[in-house]
Amino acid sequence: MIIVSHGRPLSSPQVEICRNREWCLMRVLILYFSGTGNTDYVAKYLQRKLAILSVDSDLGSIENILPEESTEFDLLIIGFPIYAGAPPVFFQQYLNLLPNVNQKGIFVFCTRAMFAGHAINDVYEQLGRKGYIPLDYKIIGMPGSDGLPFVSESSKYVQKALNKDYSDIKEINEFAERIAYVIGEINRGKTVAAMRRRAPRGIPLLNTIFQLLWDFGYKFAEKKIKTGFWADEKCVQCGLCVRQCPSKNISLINGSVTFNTRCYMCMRCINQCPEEAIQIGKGTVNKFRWKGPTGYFRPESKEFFEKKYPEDNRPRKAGRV
Ligand SMILES: Cc1cc2nc3c(=O)[nH]c(=O)nc-3n(C[C@H](O)[C@H](O)[C@H](O)COP(=O)(O)O)c2cc1C
Repeated sequence: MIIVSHGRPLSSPQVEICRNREWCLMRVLILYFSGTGNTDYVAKYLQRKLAILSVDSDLGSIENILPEESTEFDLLIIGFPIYAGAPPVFFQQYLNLLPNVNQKGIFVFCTRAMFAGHAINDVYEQLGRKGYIPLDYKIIGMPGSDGLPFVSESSKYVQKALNKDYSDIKEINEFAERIAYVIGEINRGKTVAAMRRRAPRGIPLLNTIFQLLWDFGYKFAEKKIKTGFWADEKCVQCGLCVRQCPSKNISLINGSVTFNTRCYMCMRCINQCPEEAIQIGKGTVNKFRWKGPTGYFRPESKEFFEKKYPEDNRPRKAGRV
């Protein structure tokens, strides 16, 4: 395997070897967070598409990969869901913990329901300050994890989410092709800096007005959601929500599920509960639960990362500074 180290082009003999082979490899990491399965689906789809294009990659959630572990890779592909027109705060905090680098390439993607605001630019700027070079991005439309548990299964909104064809997503195919092309160019001798691609800012004033209105709406919703969780009588205390909560916000105390004040609002617990016992206020009772595009999203379990990191609880660091 040929490693292109930190974006430095290969030496001429190496380039020759590459020309004679179909492809040469950089160590690529797809690093993402997914609350309810959309971003997880996109990340895995992207990985499969890249593999078809001869780009091998590793894939991991920020819940399992320590920020400093990213230094083992030559190129990062970062993915996150949009919360309130922005990258989730805990995701931004995680990005802040990534070590500084010298001109390492990053691709960025996000999944959103309607409005992604300045999220891509924000991540570009944040990582640009750490020495990363933005190479390209993609915004991918997906069902809204914030709205789905509040509507009934028969609603148009849910039916649209259930009947969408997730097997062939044009935006991800294009993104994979672009990533493969850029890696090919770097392998052929271009510098990472030469492949930089900026994200358009849109119409700044319109975006800002929209973002202000959006923020206002979300401030209201945030309070309702964060303080609204409870488990109804269907709860069998299986503890799945406790194990899967990325912010360790849920505990089982004296046989009853208790929600603390550290909620990330990722909506994982309410959608994953096998008994559909978790509610937000009364608005989610007998309503739909979303398990991602495959219908069986399960984030990697605590057992998985305890096996991976037996000596300590390092993954718990993800998202909390
Ligand atoms: C708290 C919260 C806020 C959200 N805010 C937005 C938003 O501002 N704009 C948008 O288009 N989608 C928004 N969404 C929808 C998600 O971005 C979208 O469904 C995403 O694909 C979820 O990804 P996941 O399943 O990987 O968590 C929000 C979802 C949540 C849970």
